[in-house]
Order: sequence, then structure tokens, then C-alpha cells
Amino acid sequence: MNSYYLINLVIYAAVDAMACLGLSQQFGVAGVTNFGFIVFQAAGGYTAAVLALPADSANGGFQSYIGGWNLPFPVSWIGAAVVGGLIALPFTFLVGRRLRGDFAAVGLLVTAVLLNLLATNYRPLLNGDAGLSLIPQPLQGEYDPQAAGYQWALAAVAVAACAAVYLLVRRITGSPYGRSLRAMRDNDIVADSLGKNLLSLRTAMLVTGGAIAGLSGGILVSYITTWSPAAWGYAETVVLFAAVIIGGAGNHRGAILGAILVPVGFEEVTRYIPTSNNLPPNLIPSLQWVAIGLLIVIFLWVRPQGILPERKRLIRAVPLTMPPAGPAGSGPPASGGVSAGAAQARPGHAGLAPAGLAPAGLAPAGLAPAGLAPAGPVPAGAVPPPEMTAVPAAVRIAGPAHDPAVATGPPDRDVVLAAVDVVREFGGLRAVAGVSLTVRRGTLTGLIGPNGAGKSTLLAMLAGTLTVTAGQIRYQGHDVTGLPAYRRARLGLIRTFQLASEFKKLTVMENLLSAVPGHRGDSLRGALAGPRHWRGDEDAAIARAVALLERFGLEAHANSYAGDLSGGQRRLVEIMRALMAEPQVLLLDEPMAGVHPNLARVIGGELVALAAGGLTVLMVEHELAIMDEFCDPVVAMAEGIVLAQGTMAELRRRSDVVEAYLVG
Ligand SMILES: Nc1ncnc2c1ncn2[C@@H]1O[C@H](COP(=O)(O)OP(=O)(O)OP(=O)(O)O)[C@@H](O)[C@H]1O
Repeated sequence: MNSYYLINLVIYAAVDAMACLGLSQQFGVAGVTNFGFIVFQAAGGYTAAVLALPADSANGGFQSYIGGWNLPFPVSWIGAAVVGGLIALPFTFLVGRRLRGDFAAVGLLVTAVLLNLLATNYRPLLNGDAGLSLIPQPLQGEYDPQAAGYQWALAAVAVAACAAVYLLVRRITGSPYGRSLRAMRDNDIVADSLGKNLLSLRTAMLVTGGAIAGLSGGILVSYITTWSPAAWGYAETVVLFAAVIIGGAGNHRGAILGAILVPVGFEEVTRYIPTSNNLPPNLIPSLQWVAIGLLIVIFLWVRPQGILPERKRLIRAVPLTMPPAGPAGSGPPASGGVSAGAAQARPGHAGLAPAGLAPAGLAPAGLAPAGLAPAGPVPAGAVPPPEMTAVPAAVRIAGPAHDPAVATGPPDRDVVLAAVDVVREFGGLRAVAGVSLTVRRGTLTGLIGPNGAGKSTLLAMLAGTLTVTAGQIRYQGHDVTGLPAYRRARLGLIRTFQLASEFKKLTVMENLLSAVPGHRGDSLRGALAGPRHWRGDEDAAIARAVALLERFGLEAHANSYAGDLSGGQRRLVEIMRALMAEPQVLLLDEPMAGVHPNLARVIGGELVALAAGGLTVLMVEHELAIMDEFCDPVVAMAEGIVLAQGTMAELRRRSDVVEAYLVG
């Protein structure tokens, strides 16, 4: 085989593998479907070209372009990566919290098409469809670019760059930050409710993917010495997607394999197809597209996980070696197992007692008395009651220390969560029609009502998953109505969902670890710093998770995919995951649904013990026996309003509640 031909193969394989690694990171790991991926590669290629080219007048002005700085290697490649990353920033508005994933994907595709049209037709800066040529190769002043030695060296540098990209994406994916990315991919609303900033995560993925794509484009342009808009058509993104899907989305080795099989392999195979003058000239390229399309369909149908599926991340249980719980007040609740590992809480969370309990001495001695708050509506815009405005700073368990945006007004000692005349409309339907409600610290408050009463909608508004149409949500004495779910979660306001919401393709252990707040490895910077930076936090979190798993009898499933568990077991995973988030207030939406009655009792007892330690729980539940046994007070809703609030015995004496819900 001719050595130039081999060099060509190696360089194309390296460039395509890099691009596929970037796309696999975005799409396979983080679930960001970037149909505009090729734009970033094209931008990197153009940047490398204009950084290396002399001013456009230097070679007779036959082509026009931006700049022409004639900068030495490797500035052109670095510039390609930087520009590839930077041009991702304007795209972030497409992948924000509010835009559904499929709309964002279409938005990115349309943007790619528009930019390609612009590049093809706008001559002054981009030279139109003629593109750019005579792009200088790296160090071509010092070496002969035609020499085989030079070309092999260029291929070696391209392979080295590809290896560096592989190590980079592997480091990110293998970190707690990578776990958050995969959690977001599996269920972004749930990830949001656990404190993950979706916009920041997706922006980081667009920028790193853009930088990788830009670098790959820069390397390619330096090698082929031309840049043409026709080579970066949006359809090229389909080829890269095919490679990632066939290789195995989310598996970085799969991305490399896919790159070798699809873009490189297809090009090679078609070289051996005999040509004939009788065949239409575009037949073979057209057949290539048909084959790629068919392969995508076949793989998505028969083997959606690809040739090399995403690998399961087994986590070894760390033995519980920490000292027994500390002195009075900082000790575990009666149900000690849940608290294990808390002694290793990070300094930033030092105030958080085991599994989110209130700090020593601040918790009420036992389950709070009924505390019958008036059920009637509070007028809109009402001044908060006086008890919501004065509390010692030490009680701010998860207030301003976590989130500087909520920095005014001291929290209340007793009322930890309040809805003030809250309304939620869906079109013409008033699902919640002016609810006022207070939840007191350390209580296990029940929320009952017939189907469609508005309970889940109210819970979602309290957590920030749904915005209110009118009214106010107050948490720890602060107005949090405008705060998104992830910010509320970081303040300790954690919810679970009515429908199963485990991260299916994360193991049970990973589900639990994904909720840990303030993990040193749960940021891009922390992930890049490497395991040595976050190993301590990880071990402490694993120890806490193991204790919880043992408490709820799921230790044997620690390394099973959560999506493979039974309905009841998945419920338990959600509850444990919520506890791992170190909540101050837990909003549970039918947590016992599908759980065996004996286990439901264990959960109930566990929640009572946690409440005795200062945790506040608001729980929607249809099973009245559970309400009778564990919840006090209980709030009854019907048709979007609160009918009454009191003990279950008191509610049973209310004819309107009995009529609406308790009959039968
Ligand atoms: N996203 C939505 N779009 C339109 N209507 C909705 C939406 N979510 C809830 N609703 C409607 O709002 C009303 C209250 O629903 P919600 O789920 O809050 O009731 P619920 O008390 O939790 O009922 P259940 O006990 O059956 O879960 C229902 O009529 C429901 O159809």
C-alpha cells in the first residue's frame, strides 16, 4: 500500500475519531442532540485557515476572507479549538431549561443549514462556494510538506491530538460530573429537581464538543490545504451521528470504532466498487447515503446500544470506617443506618446532619403536634406572618450560605415552607385555584385529595418544577417564587415524582450518588482536576449510599441498572436518592405507591424518625392508613383548593372532606 495513501487514511481516521468523540460526549453521554455539530468543525477549519493564511491581498486577492494573519503553527490549531468552543455560546439559548430536547435538536439543524447557506453565498468574508485554498501547512517554511517524513509526522501529531481528546472525554465522563451529565440525559426534569443546572451542563457540553470539533476541522484543513463550504454540509453531521450510534453512543471506544467503520470505512469500500461508463456519475455517492441511512435504522432497531454499548459503571462499596456518630445532638436518628457516612460531610455542608437532618440541637425533640394552621386562603400579596421573619442565623441550614441570590430576610423558626394564594392554570383549567398552606419544621405533613385535586401540581410548584400562575412560594422565610427548581434543590428543597423517575441507565448506586450536593467532582473544573481531587468526597458519599441501601434492603442491587428494578424497588431508589440530596424539606409524591405494605411501614417509620431529627416532609399519599399512622397534620384538597387541615381524626369529622374524598 502506498505510504501517502496510508497517511491519508490515518489522518482522516484521527480527525473523524476526534469529531465522533466530541459528538459522543454531547449526544451519548449528555443527551444533547446537536444536529449542527458540523458547523463547529467548519468554523474550526475556517479559523485555522485564516490564522495560517497571509492577508488576502498577498496572493493576488483572488480569494477574500476574514483576517489572514499568517501566524505560526500551532496557533492555527489552538485558534480552531477556541473558536469552535466560543461559537457554541450563542447556541446555548437553544438548549436551555425550557426548550424540549427535540425542539433544540431541530433548532440546531436549522441553524446549521442557514450557516451553510450563508457561507456558500456570502463572498466578502467567506469567499462563497469557492471556499479557500493554498492554506499553509504546519511549519511548511522549515520542512518540505511533500516529504513522506513530514506527512508521517503530521499524521502522528493528529493521532496524538486524538488520543488527548480521548483522555479528556474519558476523564469528564468517568467523574461525578459525568454522572450528572448522564443523569441529565436520562431524565432532565429529575436532574433539575436534584440541583443540576441544566443550562450550565449543556453549555459546557456544547463548548467542549465545539472545541473538539473545531480542533478536528483545523487539523483537517491544515492537511488538505483547502476549505470549502460544500465539504461541511449539514448532512455530514448525519454521517457522524451514524458513526456514534453504530459504534455505541456514550462509549468513547465505540465512537472511535464508529469513526473507522463509517466515514473512513465507507469511503474506502466505495473505492473498490468497479465503475462503469454506463452508470450515472452520482450513483455511488448516492448509494453511500442510502447505506448510511439504512445502517442507522437497522442499528436503532436491532441494536440501539451500538457495537460497543455504554459500559456499566460498577462502584465498589466502601466499608464504613468512620467513627460512630458524634456527641449529643449530632447523632443519628433512631433509625441509625440512614445516618452512616454523614460524619464525613464536607465543610461546606457541615451544618447538614446525617442524610439531611437539621443540625444538632436545632431539631424539635419529637414529632411536632398537630399544629392546625388555618386552612383558609391568605390574600394575595399578604405580608408574611410575623413568625416568618425572625430566626437566628444558625438555623439557616441551607439558606444564603448555599445560594447568595436568596440573601435577604431571616427565615422563620417554625414555618419552613409556605404557599400563599397560589394559582396554577393549564389553558382554561385551574388545577390549583388559590391555595395557601404552611408546613412546619420537623413535621410529616400529609396531603390528600381525590384524583385531579391538584396535589401533584401544588407539589411541583413548591419545588419549582412548575411555575405559578399567581401567588407566592416562601421557603425558610424567603420568597423563592422566581427561583428555578435546581436553585431550590440546592437550598435543601427536594422533591420526588408521582411517576417512576429513576435514572434508568444509571445503576442504583449511581442514582444515589448523583444527588450528593457540593461534591468536589461534580463540576467541569473538578472533573478535569481528576480523581485525586474528588476521591475523598466520593468515598464518603459511597459510604452514605451503602448505609441507605442496607437500611432499605437494596444492597444486593447496588450495581444493577435502576431501570431493571421492580416498581416498588424503584420507588425506594427515589426516596434514598432524595435523602442523599441532604434535604431540609422533602416533598414526596405518593412515595409508597407500589411498595409492599411492610416496606411502606418501614419507610413511614424512617420518615417519622427523620422528622423527629428536624427534617420536614410533605407527602402526597392515597393510602389513608399511612396517613393515619404517620402524618400529622394532614391537608385535604379538592378541585384545586384546600378544604381543611388537621389530624386525620379531625378531617374525618368534616363533612365536606368526607364527601370529597373519604367516602368509601
Ligand atoms: N401538564 C398539564 N397540562 C394540562 N393539565 C394538567 C397538567 N398537569 C395536571 N393537569 C390537570 O390539573 C388537574 C390536577 O392534576 P394533578 O395531577 O395535580 O392532580 P392530583 O391531585 O395530583 O391527582 P392524582 O391523585 O390523580 O395524581 C387535573 O385535572 C389534571 O388533568
